[in-house]
Amino acid sequence: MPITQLNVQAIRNLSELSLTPSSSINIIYGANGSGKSSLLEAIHLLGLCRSFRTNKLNHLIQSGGERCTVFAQLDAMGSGISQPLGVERDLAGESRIRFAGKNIDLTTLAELLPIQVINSETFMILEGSPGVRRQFLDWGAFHSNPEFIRLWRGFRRVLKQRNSLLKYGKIDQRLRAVWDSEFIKYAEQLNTLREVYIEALKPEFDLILADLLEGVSIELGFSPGWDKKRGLDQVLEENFERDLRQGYTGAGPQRADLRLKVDGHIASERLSRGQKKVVVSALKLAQGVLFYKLNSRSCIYLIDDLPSELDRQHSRLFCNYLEKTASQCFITCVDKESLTGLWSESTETCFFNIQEGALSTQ
Ligand SMILES: Nc1ncnc2c1ncn2[C@@H]1O[C@H](COP(=O)(O)OP(=O)(O)OP(=O)(O)O)[C@@H](O)[C@H]1O
Repeated sequence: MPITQLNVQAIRNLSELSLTPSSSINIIYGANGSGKSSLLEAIHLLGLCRSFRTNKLNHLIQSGGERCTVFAQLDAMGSGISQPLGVERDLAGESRIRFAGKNIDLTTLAELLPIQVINSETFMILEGSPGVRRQFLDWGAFHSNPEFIRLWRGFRRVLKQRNSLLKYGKIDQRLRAVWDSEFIKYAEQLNTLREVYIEALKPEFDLILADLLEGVSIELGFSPGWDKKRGLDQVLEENFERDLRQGYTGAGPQRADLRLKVDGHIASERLSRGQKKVVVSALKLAQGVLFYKLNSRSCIYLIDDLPSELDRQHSRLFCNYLEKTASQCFITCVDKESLTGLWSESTETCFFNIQEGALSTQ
């Protein structure tokens, strides 16, 4: 699924940049502050129309500018035919996404260009709130079953409606029965897709982790967001008075979470920083491998500063797995040498040097 040509305009310190990447490994190297992460931000904007670092997208627009644009030629289905994809964002908050001459929405964009990010924020899968882990889980469920987005949207709509009735206390028996039955219908179907995805992900994760982290075994568990021993109808019934007091629904898929444990202990409290990096990287790699198996196409990896916190041996293993995902990868580092000699000879590897926001030609 490679980007065959990339043009970036007015993103952070990148005024105008154009590159022809390799379909596999692209290493972006340069000094601190040269613009390496900005290039990854540009590709992230292209695939998701948002930043991976900030909720305020205007920070991406170059100071003094009105808009930023990323334009690519994309061989979306790996057919050998590239089509144009462009994303533009202006200071007023307006976005425009066009693919093959037509405006497209965010869901179509996400399907076209599945992006995986590994950066310092990825630690949040272990250390952050359940919302971060749900996002990780739902990336996989979204890309593994076309029904997921319909169920997710349906569920969000019903949850919003139920919560607003709870908040204003306007919920008579008949109305409550209607919304609860809709809530349960969507919740159970959504939960099934998440469970199916996690079950498929586990063996991939176990395999990668066994290689990357010898002697440490991680148990990956899934909690649906309510006590499955009782039916969701019973849980909603028993929680109703509390939900009414709080003004929102306390149990359901909106509370789902992943549990990562080492010898029965919460992984984030047990592992060293380096081990955590390996574990979150293994989770992200497992998603890429599974994506490839399920869809017969690969995703794009954006990896910000790979060598930090990984020793040479772990970096080598990590790179071997990246090769197995058959993905197009954009990887940043400060020293070119730190990512040289880690790839198999058959892998096409391109190096790009960024200096002060421009590609160096030397
Ligand atoms: N909106 C903006 N307009 C112009 N320049 C910006 C904007 N936002 C950030 N910058 C600058 O862009 C430069 C490049 O930042 P970037 O994060 O891409 O660097 P980097 O090469 O990844 O550095 P490091 O190795 O330190 O992570 C920085 O000097 C930053 O201050």
